[in-house]
Amino acid sequence: MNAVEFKHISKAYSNFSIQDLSFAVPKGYITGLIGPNGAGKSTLIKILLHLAIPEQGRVFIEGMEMPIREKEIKERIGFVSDESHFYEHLTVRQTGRLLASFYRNWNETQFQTYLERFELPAGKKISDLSKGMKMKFGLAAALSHGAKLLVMDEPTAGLDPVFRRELLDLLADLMQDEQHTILFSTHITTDLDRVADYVAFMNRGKLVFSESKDNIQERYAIVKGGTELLDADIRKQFVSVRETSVGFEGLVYNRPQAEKLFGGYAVIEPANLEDIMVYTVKGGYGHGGTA
Ligand SMILES: Nc1ncnc2c1ncn2[C@@H]1O[C@H](COP(=O)(O)OP(=O)(O)OP(=O)(O)O)[C@@H](O)[C@H]1O
Repeated sequence: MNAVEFKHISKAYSNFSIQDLSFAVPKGYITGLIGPNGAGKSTLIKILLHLAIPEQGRVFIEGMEMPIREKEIKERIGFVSDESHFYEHLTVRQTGRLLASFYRNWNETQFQTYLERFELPAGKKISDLSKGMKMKFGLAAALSHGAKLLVMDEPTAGLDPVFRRELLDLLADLMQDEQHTILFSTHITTDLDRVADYVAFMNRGKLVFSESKDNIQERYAIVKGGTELLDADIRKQFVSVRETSVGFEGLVYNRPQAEKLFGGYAVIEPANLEDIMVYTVKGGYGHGGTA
């Protein structure tokens, strides 16, 4: 079953558009949504939350269509970002009370435990929290109203490395019960190398791929060799390639084929998500491995 399904979504701004985008977020896993600045990640998340309205397409959350069953859906979603979507003039404690009246499944004990764990001062106003603290507060709130789907927009961007690591561990812990689903947008791809099960990659409003991290790692590779190997046919194998005076380094999207082609003449290494993102963006979207 899928936690989220985007079906044929189109949305246009004056200088940007998403056209006929479809993809699913599988239930019980962490899916990372990656892409460079301006790729459309936040727009897609806003569409999911019905904060932006697509011109076309439908969004389903656990089989329920948004916004037809918005109230029910919002009980199950926790949205976490470093931009506060709470009332700035209220304190942490007051916001907790407000949320308790709003959500049917609010768990006050759990909320207090998270405030303590994240060192969030109950008497502090939301406006006086740092970006990282706002993110932690959003997470505490989401986890205290029993959200099964956590939607996180750049959650690690404003965090120090210690809490960033702690957050990733916490997310990995949450996944143990197989009840939670996390959709996590970021351009810090190393975080996803650690925790993601699936990765969806957006570039210029298009979906480059959406698949399991294991598949991605099997499919892509970095190839390094001498420039004499690079003829026009060979170049077609690459998503993009960088040449220096001594050789080349490029990303291929069909590792088994590259292994056959280059044999022992080139070095073939695993590609991480950052390599995949950087080479794809540099090469322009649209290589043979696209979705
Ligand atoms: N409300 C809006 N009106 C007009 N253009 C918008 C609006 N929201 C987003 N855009 C444009 O849509 C494009 C995609 O923006 P979006 O914030 O979705 O990208 P992103 O992948 O989340 O990028 P980043 O990593 O920088 O946050 C950008 O060119 C942005 O300027």
